[in-house]
Amino acid sequence: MAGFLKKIFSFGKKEVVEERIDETAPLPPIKWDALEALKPAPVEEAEAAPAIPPEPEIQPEPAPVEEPETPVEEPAPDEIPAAPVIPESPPGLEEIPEPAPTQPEIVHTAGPSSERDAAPHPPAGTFSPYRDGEKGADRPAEPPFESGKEEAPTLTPPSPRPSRGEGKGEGQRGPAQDAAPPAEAPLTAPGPEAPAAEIPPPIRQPAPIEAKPILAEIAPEPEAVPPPHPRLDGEGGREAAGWGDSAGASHPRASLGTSPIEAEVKREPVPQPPPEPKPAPGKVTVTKKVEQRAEPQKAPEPAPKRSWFQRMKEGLARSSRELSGNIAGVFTKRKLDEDTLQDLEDVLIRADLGMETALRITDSLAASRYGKDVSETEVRAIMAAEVEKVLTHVALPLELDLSHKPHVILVVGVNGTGKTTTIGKLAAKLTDGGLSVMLAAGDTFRAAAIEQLKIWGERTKSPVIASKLGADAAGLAYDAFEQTRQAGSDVLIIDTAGRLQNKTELMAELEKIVRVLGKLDPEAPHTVLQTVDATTGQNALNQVEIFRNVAGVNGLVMTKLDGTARGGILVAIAAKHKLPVYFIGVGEQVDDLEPFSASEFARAIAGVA
Ligand SMILES: Nc1nc2c(ncn2[C@@H]2O[C@H](COP(=O)(O)OP(=O)(O)OP(=O)(O)O)[C@@H](O)[C@H]2O)c(=O)[nH]1
Repeated sequence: MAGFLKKIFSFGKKEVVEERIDETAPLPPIKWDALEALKPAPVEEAEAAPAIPPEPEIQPEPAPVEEPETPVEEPAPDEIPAAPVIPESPPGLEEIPEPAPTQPEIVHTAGPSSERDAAPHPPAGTFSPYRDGEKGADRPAEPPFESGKEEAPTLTPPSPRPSRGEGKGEGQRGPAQDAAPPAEAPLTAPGPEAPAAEIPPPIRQPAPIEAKPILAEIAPEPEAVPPPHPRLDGEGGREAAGWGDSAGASHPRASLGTSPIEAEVKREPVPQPPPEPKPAPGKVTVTKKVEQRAEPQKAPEPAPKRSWFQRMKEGLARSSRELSGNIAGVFTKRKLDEDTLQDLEDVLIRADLGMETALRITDSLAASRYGKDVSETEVRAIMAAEVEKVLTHVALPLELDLSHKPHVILVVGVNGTGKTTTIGKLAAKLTDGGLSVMLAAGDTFRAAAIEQLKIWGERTKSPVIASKLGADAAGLAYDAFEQTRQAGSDVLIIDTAGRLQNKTELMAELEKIVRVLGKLDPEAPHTVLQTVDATTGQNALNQVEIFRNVAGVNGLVMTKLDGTARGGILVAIAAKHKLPVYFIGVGEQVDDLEPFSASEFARAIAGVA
C-alpha cells in the first residue's frame, strides 16, 4: 500500500514539506515518554523565543529611537492623533478582556515615556523601542485615564513582543504605524517564530503575565530617574528574563505611578536654573531704580561731583578737540589768507556752528590777522569771543509772571529730548524757591511717561494730575489748569507727548492743547519751553522751527550737554531763532539744570580755559 503523506508546515519559511510513509512497515511500540517530550517542546520554544531573542534585538533599536524621541518630545501632541490608531489594536486584543486592568498602566507609561527618554538608561533603552511603538498611545497616555485603560489590554499582550521583534523595522515609524503593528503583530511576528506564536493560543494566557512585565518595562522607563537606577535595571532585567516577576508586575505599577511623577519632578528642577539668573536681572532693575533714589544717599558721590561747568566742558570736549585739531590743521605753517579762511569756515560749519557764526569768526579773524601767522590758540580765542556775542542775546533768565494764577508752563519737544526730566528739575528749583507747583501728565501715550512724572512729583512734593492712558491730552490740560487754579498754586507745568514734527496728527493735538488753555486764560500757556538734545545735529534747527510755529515756543532748554554734545548747534539755533536759552541740562539728577551762561558755553566749546 502506498503510504500516506505527512505534511509539515512551516509558517516562518512558508514552506510545505511532504514525506511519504510506508504503511507496510511494522508499527513501532508507542513511546509515551517521547510524546510527552514533544508536547512541551512547543511550549519551551514559545517561552524561549520571547525571553531571549527579543532583548538583544530591542536594545540596539532603543538607542536610536530614544535619541529622536527626546528632541521630539513636543511633537508628542502631534502624535496624539495617533491615538485613533490605537483603537485598531484593541480589536485584536478585545479577545482578552482581563488585561483591561493593565491597560491603564500602559497609558501611564506612554505618558512618561517621553520623559524617560530624556532620562536615558541604556537598559531602559530596551524599552524605548517600545515607546516608539506606543508613542501614539503615550501621548494620549497623559490623558491616559480616558481611553488608555481600554486600549491597554489589547496592546499589552501582543504589542510588547511584536514591537521588539518587529520594532527594528517599525520602531521608528510614525505613531500611526506603531499602533498598527499590534494588530498585525500576532500575524507577522510569527514569521520567524511562527510555531511558537500560533501554537500557544492557550499559551497566550500566560501572555497576560507577559503584559505585566511589559508594564514593568514601562514603569522602569519612567523611573529612568537617576536615583532609582537599580530598580530600573532590576525591573528591566526581570522583563527580559521572562517576566516571571509576577510580583514585579505589581511593583511596576507602583513604579509607574511614581515614575511619571519623578519624571515631572526632574523637569521642574530643570527649569529651576532660570531662577538663578533671576537675581541678576532683578538686581539690574533694582539698581536702575535705585540709581536716582540711592545716589543722593551716597554721600561720597556728591563730594566728587564735578561742577556743572566742568561737566559741560567735558561734554563739549569732543567737539572742542575736533574743532581745535581741525583749526590747527588749517593754520600749520600757513599765513592767514583766503584759502585758510575758507578752510576755517568749513571747519566751523562742520562743527554745527552755522554759516552765520562761521562768517562772524572768519571776518573777525581776517580783520586783525590777515596776512600774518596765526596760531591755533589765537583762532580759538577769537572764536570764543564771537560765539559769546551770539549767545549773549539768548542767555536770559527765566521769568515767571505770577500775576497769572497759575503761571502755565507748557513743555514740548521731540521724544527723548528730556522733557519730563527737565520738568522735574525745574519743579525742584521752583519749590525750593518757595513756589507751589502742580504737574500735569500730558503725555497720555506712554504709561511710563506718566509714572516717570509721578516720581518727579514725589521728589519735588508737587501734586501730579494724570488721566488714563490714551486720554485726550487737551482735556487733561484743561482739567489740570482748573484744578491748579482752584488749589491756588503758583505754577502749573504740563508735560506733553514726544511728538515728531512730521506727524501732523500729533502736532494738531499740541495745537489743541494751546487752544484749550487759552480758553481759561487768553495768555496761557505763558511759557512754552522746548527741550533740545545737545547731541542732535542739524535736525535740531528744524525741530525748533516747527515747534515754534505749532506751539509758540518762546524759550529753550538745551539738554544733555554733559554727554557727547555737539554744542555747535546751540549757537546756530541762537543765531537763527534768537530764542531765549533759559537752562542747560548737564546730567540726569534733580540739580543738573543750570542757567545758561553764554561766556562759559563759548569758552567750553572753543576749548579756552
Ligand atoms: N545725560 C543727560 N541725560 C538727560 C538729560 N536730560 C534728560 N536726560 C535723559 O534723557 C532720557 C530722556 O529723558 P526724558 O525726560 O524721558 O525725555 P522726554 O522728552 O520726556 O521723553 P519722552 O517721554 O519719550 O517724550 C532720560 O534717560 C533722561 O534721564 C541731561 O541733561 N543729561
